[in-house]
Amino acid sequence: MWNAKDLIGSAASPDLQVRSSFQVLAAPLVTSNTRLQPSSTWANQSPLSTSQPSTTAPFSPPPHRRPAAAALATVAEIHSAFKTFGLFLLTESPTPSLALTTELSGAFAKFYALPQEDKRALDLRNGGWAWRGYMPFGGEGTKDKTDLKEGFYGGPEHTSHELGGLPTYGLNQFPDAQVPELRELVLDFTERITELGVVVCEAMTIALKLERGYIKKKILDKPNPVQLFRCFHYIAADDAKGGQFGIGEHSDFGLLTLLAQNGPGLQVLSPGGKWLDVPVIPGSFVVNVGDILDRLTSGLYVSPFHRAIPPAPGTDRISIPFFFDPAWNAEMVPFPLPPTTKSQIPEDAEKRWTRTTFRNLEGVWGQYLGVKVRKVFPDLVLPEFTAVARESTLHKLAVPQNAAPTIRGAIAV
Ligand SMILES: O=C(O)CCC(=O)C(=O)O
Ligand SMILES: [Fe+2]
Repeated sequence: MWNAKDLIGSAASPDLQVRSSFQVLAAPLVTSNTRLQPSSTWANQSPLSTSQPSTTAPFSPPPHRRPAAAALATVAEIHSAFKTFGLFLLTESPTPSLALTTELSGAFAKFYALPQEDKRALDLRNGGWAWRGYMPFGGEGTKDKTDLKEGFYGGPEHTSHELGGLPTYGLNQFPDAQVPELRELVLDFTERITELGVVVCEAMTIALKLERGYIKKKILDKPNPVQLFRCFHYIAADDAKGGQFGIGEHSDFGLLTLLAQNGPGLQVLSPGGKWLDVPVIPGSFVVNVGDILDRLTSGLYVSPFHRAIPPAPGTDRISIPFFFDPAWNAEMVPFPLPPTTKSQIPEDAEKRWTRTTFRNLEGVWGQYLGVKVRKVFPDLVLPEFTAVARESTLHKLAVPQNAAPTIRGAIAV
């Protein structure tokens, strides 16, 4: 194990927003310790700044504008973790703070303890394509097996948004009467974890040697990343049944997943083919690559298979995965990796993709996400929609709508 000090630059520089130290625990999982000070919205920050000085001085930038060696070491560790396990554990992240995550998890424990009828009043079915609300036990499964979990789906409150009416954009269903604190906690957490997602993207931009700001500009900014908040509640398995999972083996669909958890259960398939327990460290976030990031990096970053085993008898578990996805209108074209990065891509990378729901890398992200949402809402008609993914087996809930939907907003094809 080693510790490095500050991730970036000196405190004297006002535009350096990330300071971090990084820790590598014993293989296989990389643990990093960041001290982040992101700006208040995801859109205007450039946290892992490699900015050049404003003058065109022919010599290297002044020290406070140069990424510190420790910063580059961190970036290299993230790069290496994503190329192998496709996953690392970020510890002591100040955003979202440990206090916020703990409060949120406590509020969800209250929510899940509510009578079934209170939870069912917030059923996902009522929320339409905003895809927000309560997902009851039995609502999801993996490969024909029902997952042992119930869940809450949410996201930023889109009271008015240019993509309003498109799937995943809309209003939440919160248990305001019974757990009034949950609303603010979810919304606050969603904002903070999005900031963390942006930080990881900035780190990846440097790691992949892409042009500065490339991922933010091409993938996140059209008009903003799709932000899918989830909280799952897992219960112990019924011994008699056997072979049950909290969530079965799968890879994630999107760009990055950032997950908090209050107990053991999550396992990742190692490059050597072994299921490994992902450690539970309070205040930490599991960060993993999703299928589309695997494709965008031409297979350099691995979207890992993972699963959650049910908690021990007499216990339960809460996890809070956040799916940080490309923007709805972001075009899915492979990152223009320079030769030194490209040369790191393993020859057999493409083999992984036959197991995902993707067919080709084409179109915009909304065309992939639309397929996923359409599985839940079979009557969904998306304008000029050409599906570019196969349907996944994950979603068991089908929510027929009565009337043919009208959707505002265009999908650029
Ligand atoms: O809850 C967990 O530990 C894993 C959740 C997960 O993998 C997912 O929702 O995709
Ligand atoms: Fe997952």
